[in-house]
Amino acid sequence: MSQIEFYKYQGTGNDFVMIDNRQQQFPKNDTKLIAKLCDRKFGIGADGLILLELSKLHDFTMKYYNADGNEGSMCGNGGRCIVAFAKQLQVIETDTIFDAVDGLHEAHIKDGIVSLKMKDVAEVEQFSDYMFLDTGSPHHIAFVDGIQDFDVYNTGKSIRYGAPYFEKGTNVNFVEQQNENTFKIRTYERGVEDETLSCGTGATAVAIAAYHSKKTSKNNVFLETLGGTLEVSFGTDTNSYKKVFLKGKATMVFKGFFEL
Ligand SMILES: N[C@H](CCC[C@H](N)C(=O)O)C(=O)O
Repeated sequence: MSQIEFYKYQGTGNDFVMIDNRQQQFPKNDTKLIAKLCDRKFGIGADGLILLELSKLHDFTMKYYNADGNEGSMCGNGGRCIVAFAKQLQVIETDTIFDAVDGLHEAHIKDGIVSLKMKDVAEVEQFSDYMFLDTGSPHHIAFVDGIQDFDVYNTGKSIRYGAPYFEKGTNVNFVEQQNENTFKIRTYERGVEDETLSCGTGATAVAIAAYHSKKTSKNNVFLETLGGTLEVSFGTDTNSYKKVFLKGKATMVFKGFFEL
């Protein structure tokens, strides 16, 4: 038996088990173990598990697994949390460039607030009743009325498994505009298969979708999630969205050990 040290982090209530895996001691192909560690009754409890690993060219590599134990696409809140974790481990100071599943990310951390550069977005699909774009993870976006009482779980789940996504799935965001550049957002997350308190790539997608569909003319947008507020800013000088930044608090909650 060996003991593995973990940290628990949260970013606007999207919570993660975080492990320093620079020595490659964690059995990352063990899907069942990852799912169990993320289980809220039989494990530590989290929306996902993140490994900090060595990178040949950059400060570190982020490996992200959804709560179901499978490797996920990019996680924006997890990306913000791993920057805070890397600072705590003294892998970085205030500025970093790291590798993730969707490419390189730059980030800056100050007073527990992380600003994370997201990948460029070249394509935003606009349909009559929804929008779709990829900000590192796929996002379906629907603007709704009365978001507080909206059935995010059941509606989100049927969209996630329905056409045109089917097995591969998508994350599903429901959005209601509050004022010129503030939007309330609730997200059903693929891989967690439930509503989470916040989704960083989802917040990023909603900000760009709102601008793209002319619901706002501002290129800095505030997203009110169930777990707190995120800010997204982006450049708007071409058809694609570049210099996209996701900003918000990332916090360590506790530290512990589990037995392998
Ligand atoms: N919570 C994450 C999204 C994870 C994406 C995952 N649910 C997937 O589609 O693989 C975020 O903050 O961006």
